This record gives sequence, C-alpha cells and structure tokens, in this order.
Amino acid sequence: MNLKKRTFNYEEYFSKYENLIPNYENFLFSLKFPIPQYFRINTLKVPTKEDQEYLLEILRKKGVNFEKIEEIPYFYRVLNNEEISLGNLEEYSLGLIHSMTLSSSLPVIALDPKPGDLILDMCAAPGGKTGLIAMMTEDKAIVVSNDKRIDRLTALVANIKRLGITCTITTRYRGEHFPFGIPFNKILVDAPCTGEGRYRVGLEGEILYQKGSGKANLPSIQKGLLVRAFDLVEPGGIIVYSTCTINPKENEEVVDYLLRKRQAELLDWESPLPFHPGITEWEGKPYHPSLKLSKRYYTHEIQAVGFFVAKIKRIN
Ligand SMILES: C[S@@+](CC[C@H](N)C(=O)[O-])C[C@H]1O[C@@H](n2cnc3c(N)ncnc32)[C@H](O)[C@@H]1O
Repeated sequence: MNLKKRTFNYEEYFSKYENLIPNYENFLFSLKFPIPQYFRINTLKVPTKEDQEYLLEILRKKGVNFEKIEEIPYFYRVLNNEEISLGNLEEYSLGLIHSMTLSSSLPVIALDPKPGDLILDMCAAPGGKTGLIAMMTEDKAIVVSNDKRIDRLTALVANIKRLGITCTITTRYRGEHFPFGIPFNKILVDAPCTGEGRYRVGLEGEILYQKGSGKANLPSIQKGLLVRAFDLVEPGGIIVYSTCTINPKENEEVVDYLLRKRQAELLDWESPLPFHPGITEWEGKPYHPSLKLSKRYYTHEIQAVGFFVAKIKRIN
C-alpha cells in the first residue's frame, strides 16, 4: 500500500474536533513535540522506600533526568527524553521499572482493583495495565489477561515474567467470545482504537503514528467487546471502558450503545489528572445525559497520550 495515501495533513484531519478540544490551537501546537516518556517503579520487586531511593539514585547516575509525578504514586517523567531509551536500561530488563505513558494508569485507577478481586483484562497486551493492577493489589488479585493476538500475547507474557507477577492467567480469545462461567467482579476493556491520542506531527504536517485504514469497523468491535464485558461481569460488578482516541464514535457512542442495550449506569470516580467531562451529543446525535460522567484527557493538558475513560456498573 502506498503510505502517502494514508497520511493526512494534521490540521485538516483534526479540524472536525475544533469545537470539541479545549484550547484547540494549543492542542495543534503540542502535536509537534514528542510525548514525554514515563516510568513507574515496580513495587513488587522494589517494595521498600529505601530500595526505591537507591534505584532512583542509580538511574540518576546513569544519566536519566526525571521528575516525580506527585498526583500518581510511583510514576516519574523523563526530562531528557531524546537521550534516554528506557527499554535499554538494565533496571528495565530486571523488571525494577516499567515504561508506560502516564495516562495509561487512569483506567486502572478508575477500576480501583483490590486484593481478592477476580478481574478480566479483556484486551491486555502488551500488559501495561495488567502490570499496574498486579502492583496495586500487591499481586493478590486474580487477573485473567486476555488478548486475541498471539504476537502481542508473547510480549504480555514476557512483561508479566519480567515484572515478577504471579497473579495472572493469560488467555487468547476474541473478547466478544470470551467464555461465560467465571464470576468476574471487575472487567477492564482497554479497547483497540484509532489511537488519535498518540498522533504526532512530522515536519511537513503529516500525521505520525497513524494506524492503517483497515480499522473502519472499530466502533462495532468496541461495542461487541463492551456488551460482552457487561454480560460477563457479576451483577453489581464494575466495567471500565477506555481508549486512547478522541473520536466520540469510539468513546461516548460505544458507552451510549451499552446503556441502550443493557441495565448499566455510569459512575463518577476521583481523577488524579485534569479532564473534561464526556460529551452528550455528537454530529447531531444525542447521547445519554450521564455520559458527562465519563472523562476525556487531552495530550496538551496532561503531557501524555490522550485518553477516554468511562466507569460503568452492571445494575441487575
Ligand atoms: C489498546 S491495546 C491494549 C493495551 C493494553 N491494555 C496495555 O495496557 O498494555 C488493545 C489490544 O486489544 C487487542 N484486541 C484487538 N481486538 C481484540 C478483540 N476482538 N478481542 C480481544 N483483544 C483484542 C489488540 O491485540 C491490542 O493488544
């Protein structure tokens, strides 16, 4: 396929969101800069304050400049982005740290995993959120980490091993067909999406990191995943639906679809990062008013990948 045919000018591409994205000009400007790298300390392998301080000191000595993220425990922002590749560090190979964008923690914070929970991570690979769930529950929940792609499952299993996690079972199903019979009390649907929250802009105004055009049916896949998650979770259980895209058709409209099909309600939760409420209308189509409880995160406001997060409760 001719790659040029797939790339768009960014101003043209994002113009449909001009009235949706706050401080739109700042948003466009921010796309010209790389998103900072972040890492988190893996407390499963580095549990004590003393060892954490020692680890940070070693990283400093190796030339990693970073600052602590006050809002989210154990996360650090790399300040000398261009000079550092976190994945090449020995501390990464040993599983003492894990690199993941800051906003990737938000769906897990919304899920609020606790020791003893039985959790399905429906689209789990390569495992950033599974790893954080394991860390937040001190490896004491049971986490079924599922993904449909074998190549990505390989990366997931490698990450689980590297991070010293023992509480996971990995499975390979299309989420829409994940089998019934396991009484999950929490399910994370970190859905495949167009990834607009990751897009950056090249020197000629071309969009970088844009995925292929074979994703046209994403909203229907996302709806299938979310409805199945609802049917799998126990009554009273929690589902978190998240994407790293801006498109309301992959976000609010998917949750709106669930609210029309099933007895579900949106829940509020305390966000550590600034957000904008979900929208209740797009291109003339009204969504359920409670969608304002979902949360939109924009790259230029959080200096991380843009995200959408909705916390949902199964009522009956
Ligand atoms: C946004 S990524 C997940 C990232 C992951 N949660 C993490 O934190 O590392 C979406 C994942 O969904 C998987 N996927 C796509 N379609 C799927 C389906 N129908 N069922 C299950 N997984 C699917 C993809 O292979 C991809 O790994």
